[in-house]
Amino acid sequence: IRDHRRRRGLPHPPGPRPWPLIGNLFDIPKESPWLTYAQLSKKYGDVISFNVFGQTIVILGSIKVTKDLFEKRGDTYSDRPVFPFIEMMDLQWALPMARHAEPWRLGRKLLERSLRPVAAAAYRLLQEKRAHVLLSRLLESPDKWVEHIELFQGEQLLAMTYGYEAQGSDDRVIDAAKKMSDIASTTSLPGACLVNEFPFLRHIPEWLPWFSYKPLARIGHDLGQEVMNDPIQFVRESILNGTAQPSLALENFEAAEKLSGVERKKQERAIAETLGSMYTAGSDTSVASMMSLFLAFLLRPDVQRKAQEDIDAVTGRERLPTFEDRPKLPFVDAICKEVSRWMPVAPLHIPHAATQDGVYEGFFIPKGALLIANTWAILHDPAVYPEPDIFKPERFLNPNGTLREDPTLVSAFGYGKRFCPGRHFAEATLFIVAVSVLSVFNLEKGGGSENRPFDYSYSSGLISRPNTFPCSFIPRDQKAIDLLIADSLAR
Ligand code: HEM
Repeated sequence: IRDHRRRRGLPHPPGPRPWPLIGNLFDIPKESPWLTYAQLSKKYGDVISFNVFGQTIVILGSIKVTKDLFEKRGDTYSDRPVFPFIEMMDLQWALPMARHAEPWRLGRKLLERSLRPVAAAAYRLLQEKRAHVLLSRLLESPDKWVEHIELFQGEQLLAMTYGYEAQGSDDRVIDAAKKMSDIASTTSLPGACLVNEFPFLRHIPEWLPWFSYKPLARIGHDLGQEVMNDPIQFVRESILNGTAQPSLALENFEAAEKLSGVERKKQERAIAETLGSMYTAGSDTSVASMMSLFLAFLLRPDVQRKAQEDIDAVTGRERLPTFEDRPKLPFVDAICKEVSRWMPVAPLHIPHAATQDGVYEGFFIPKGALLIANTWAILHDPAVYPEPDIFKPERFLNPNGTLREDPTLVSAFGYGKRFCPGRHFAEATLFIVAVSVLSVFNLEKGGGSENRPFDYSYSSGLISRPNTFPCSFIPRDQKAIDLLIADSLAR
């Protein structure tokens, strides 16, 4: 009755009929939910809703609706839901999970300032160097290509964030951050973790190990503290020793020195928490996009060849490519854009939450509702992107070969006030990896799959990445190897 009064007779957005008590529990798919939501949007419209044990979940299926709600009504729809499991791990300090409140605002401001295009450009040299090291590792042990790109991304993030030189794949900080990200990513979508639907499960004691979430939450909590505190401690010590390298941490600590008392303490806390989120936010996402890039090269060898021709024309095969070549390589940039569209890394972004009751196009959206844009469906709308399942970089080129800006594509990086602050860094990463790898290697279907139909599939967490597929990195010729050796000797 209370719900009916609040709604003033207005209906919730349409959707599958709920069961008593459990609501739409069984309508929330675990595997590739974006595909099911896209089907349901065709039936019910661009705004649909589910109810699971009284929790309203609203799915947005068009760019117009995301603009109306996340941009025009950003004050109401920029919060994050409280996931009981994330609370149990005490991970709300991480920026992507943080509520729409003061600590988030401080951290957001800090990151936007540090990662704006002109500031992020200071880290281009570091990205180039790391990409060239990646090439040497691919040459040495091509079978470990997934490990290599994970390490590449972890190393460059930690170097940019803290000036920290990771010690290979066994590095303690990388290991802790990776484990923490895995736990957070696999437990943060509706239906992914029972304790989120049944918060009372958080109270089940530990002596019921099969049912208790406490041991896993404690592991997540400890990993989170390690990820936040250890690298910051490293920076503080290196500032004292005079060995601190340029980094986001150094730059922000220096700026905080101008503050005093409580303000300075608050800012230093924001630095630790915000930078502690960088690995979680920036690692799996970029690794997933690099894996999709390589997958696309296997599926479209002609795209690979054309990009190589362009790169060779710019470098004359006398050197490895750099960021300075970027304006002359629009086709490679178009490939990177198509990767973001074709298989968006976060097909359902990170859910936003409503901070107050609202009405949209005659439908009632209650305070506390989860709002999820179906980014995958938006970027696979055949009216905007004909033959959306086919990888076609040409769609991002103008007839004269220049790059075509596409206002819809930015949804691959989220919406409104929660839009990804790492977008420019992420795009630069994908570009430098694409040009570096193609200048030295041909990518071919590996593992005996050369003459068989090539099957691939994607994982279903908050971050969706290709399940590992066989990919061979074959040096293009002796000249490519010589270039790489010359580069590593010069390093
Ligand atoms: C291909 C790579 C990446 C993709 C596709 C991506 C995409 C996204 C998406 C979809 C969101 C959620 C936006 C929303 O809720 O509306 C997000 C948030 C975020 N991203 Fe990225 N991201 C990438 C790389 C990065 C990198 C490299 C960094 C850091 C250097 C980063 C930092 C963040 C942060 C801190 C947030 C949380 C923002 C907030 O809640 O206010 N991301 N990203």
